[in-house]
Amino acid sequence: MMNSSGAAVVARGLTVVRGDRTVLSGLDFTVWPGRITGLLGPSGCGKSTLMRALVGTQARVTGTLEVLGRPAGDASLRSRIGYVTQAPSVYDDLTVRQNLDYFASVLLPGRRRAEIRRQHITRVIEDVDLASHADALAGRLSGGQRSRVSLAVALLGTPELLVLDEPTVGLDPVLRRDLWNLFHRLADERGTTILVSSHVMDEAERCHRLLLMREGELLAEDTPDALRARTRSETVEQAFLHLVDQADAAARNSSRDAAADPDPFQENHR
Ligand SMILES: Nc1ncnc2c1ncn2[C@@H]1O[C@H](COP(=O)(O)OP(=O)(O)OP(=O)(O)O)[C@@H](O)[C@H]1O
Repeated sequence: MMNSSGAAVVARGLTVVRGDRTVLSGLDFTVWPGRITGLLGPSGCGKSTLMRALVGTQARVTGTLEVLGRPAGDASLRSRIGYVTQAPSVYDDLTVRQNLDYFASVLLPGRRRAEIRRQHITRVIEDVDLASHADALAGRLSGGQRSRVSLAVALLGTPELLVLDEPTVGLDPVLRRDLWNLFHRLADERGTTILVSSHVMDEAERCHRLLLMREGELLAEDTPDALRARTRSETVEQAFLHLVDQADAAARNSSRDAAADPDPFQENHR
């Protein structure tokens, strides 16, 4: 079930305060179903905070945030969203298969569903290409392998929306390519909506759509092609830098205008 406009996620005026700082300020954006949307921006710009708001784990969220036709955080969304954080959430003292078995029995409890659980586990192990490590202890895996176990856990429930926080950090180029191929297969063949964050701009080129962020604000929302064309850039990285310069120049101009045009009310009372 989507929003009445057909969107998977709609944000209007999305604002988040953490501690004494506003880390997301008034974001408006849309995520379209069955597409891969890249959330790109430098470290600390608010990507994880946006994802946490979307999956309903972030406090002090204001504005409108609708996910799969429901308000973000609604209990009915829990089984429909797969969320992979930056820190792999796996039990080190269990094997890959035992980890998946444990999470599958939480999602699909009951002895009668043992066969369905087994099928789902086999599917996700193949999805993330860990068949040869299925019986290895998670604690003995490399960082990249552990994060793929986390991804496999998120895929167990065949989620409609997959929210992935920097899933390719620390992976070698071959694994990165394989993971991006998997994301495209999930979107193309299963219609999964994917929101994936990264601060590596070359990954932007692999997304259908992009949300470019900087310091808690949205610089642009578009396809990679449209962004390159609009900024006359060859790469999304150059387009991003162009948009940053443009935003800085606009901010300088508005502060210069404000200095040249003092508040008339203040003037009258001097
Ligand atoms: N608990 C907190 N209290 C106050 N500020 C916080 C808290 N957690 C994060 N922040 C700030 O919120 C901002 C956004 O952080 P967030 O983790 O969302 O950024 P990010 O873009 O995901 O960064 P990275 O790419 O490094 O993961 C940062 O400036 C961070 O310092």
